[in-house]
Amino acid sequence: MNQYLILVLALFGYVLYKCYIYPLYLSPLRKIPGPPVGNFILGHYTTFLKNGLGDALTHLAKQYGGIVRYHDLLNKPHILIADSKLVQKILVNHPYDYVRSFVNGNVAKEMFGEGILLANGDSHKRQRKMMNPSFAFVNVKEMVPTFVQGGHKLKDIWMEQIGNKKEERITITTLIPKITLDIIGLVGFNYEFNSTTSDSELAQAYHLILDRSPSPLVVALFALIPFIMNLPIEINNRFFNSVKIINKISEQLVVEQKKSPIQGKDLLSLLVKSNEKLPADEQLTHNELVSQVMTLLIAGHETTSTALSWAFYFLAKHPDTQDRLRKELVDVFTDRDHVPTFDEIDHLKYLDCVLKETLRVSSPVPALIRYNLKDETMNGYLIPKNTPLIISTYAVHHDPSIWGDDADYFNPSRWLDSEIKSKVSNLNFLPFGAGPTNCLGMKMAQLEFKSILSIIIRNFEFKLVEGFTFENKTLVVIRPDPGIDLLVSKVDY
Ligand code: HEM
Repeated sequence: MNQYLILVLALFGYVLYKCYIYPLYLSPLRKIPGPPVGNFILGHYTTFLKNGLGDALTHLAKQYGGIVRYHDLLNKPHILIADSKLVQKILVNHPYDYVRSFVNGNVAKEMFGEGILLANGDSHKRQRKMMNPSFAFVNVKEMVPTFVQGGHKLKDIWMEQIGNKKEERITITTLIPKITLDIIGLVGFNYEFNSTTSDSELAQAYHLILDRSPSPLVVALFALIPFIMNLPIEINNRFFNSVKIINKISEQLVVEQKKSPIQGKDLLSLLVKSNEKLPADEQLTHNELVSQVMTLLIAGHETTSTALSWAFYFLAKHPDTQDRLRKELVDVFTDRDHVPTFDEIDHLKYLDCVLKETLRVSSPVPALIRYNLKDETMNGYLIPKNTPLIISTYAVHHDPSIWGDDADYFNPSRWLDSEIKSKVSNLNFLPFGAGPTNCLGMKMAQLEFKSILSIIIRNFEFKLVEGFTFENKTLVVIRPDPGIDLLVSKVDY
């Protein structure tokens, strides 16, 4: 037989075995409940593309329970976890038995390098122990004036945009990410992005990275065939050039901090200075410090701006809720240019409910990906080592057994309900993850969100634009695509 034919047949046999025979007839994972076989090539991926990752995972959990098997590209079995006990086991009790992963590990490696987001085991423990104090509440409280300044900047620009008109249609998702980028620049590295006026070199490079592939399918293809990343094509060249620029600037920032005799209040300065005081074996290496710049930039910017955008959208959709929040704010922020303090923001109860409900209904990070380091049993099912485990925070947040029959609806008042309060724990409300790998910037994100939202809702009223629609696009965070347009008018009292 022609040797090429043998080669083609062998390849076909291998693909048939990997994509069909093994996952569907031999893998122990096939015993776990899940949907019937999907597309031969795309598995159930088409559903994720159509419905968005969060909703698709929630639908599966509602149909099949807290542990569900589904098939990703080329029918690779993935396990969806939406059971609080399993969440506890993976994230809290045995976090270092599971390796953290991202949809595209190679892209993540280029971006986060040796930073904490990709660290595992002892390296993660060391980095976390070293970084924790810099994110302490006393330091985060000092950032409030910068958050408030960002809120007022957004207010002033929208005021000017509306001018004397009764209302203006504004794409709110254009400016919010710029404001949060400016904020993380200042509180993170004492770096002026000034992105509402002109893009700095770092801002341009950063945008090129984030916008490198708006299509989740392209991201998945890159993940499936890592070799594509080595091809000298436009999308790759732009990506690598941007990473190079960011690394160069990150390096400069770290070197400047190391040379500086004074301790600044920004996170990088706190990290560099406290690092110097530690014994050598507890310190972050130079490369780890440099990688934290990009890590904090990405972890701290996209997530917060997306959460804020969703909050404005939900409040526009629910005018009564918006009025109730504004009433709470006007009582404290008596004039339009009021500069709120930490204590004032911290005491606003309904604002806190709106924050929590936004993060519950539209959890910016809808799923956390882990791989188990050893074979194990979960809820009676054998899970061979190296199985992709998709912990869906989104599905847990929409579970009617915890949140009631209106789990899918935005209702901040539920957070005042004592029955709900008694059911909620860090295992079923996990927008910031849980356990030792949970979000380092949680307090910071909460305060930033509250500072900006409170200033803006005090000063503007938001309404939906009739007929305007958008889709939920998930790369790491759930982004509204192409953005959110709202009708915005000034509050004249
Ligand atoms: C609403 C805003 C935010 C959300 C929803 C969010 C969510 C998360 C989640 C879910 C994780 C855990 C990932 C995992 O376990 O795999 C995480 C980790 C992390 N986040 Fe955030 N985050 C937000 C804002 C921020 C901010 C403002 C910063 C800091 C500037 C930040 C820095 C980090 C870091 C450094 C980690 C890694 C922690 C570790 O590995 O120990 N995040 N975040």
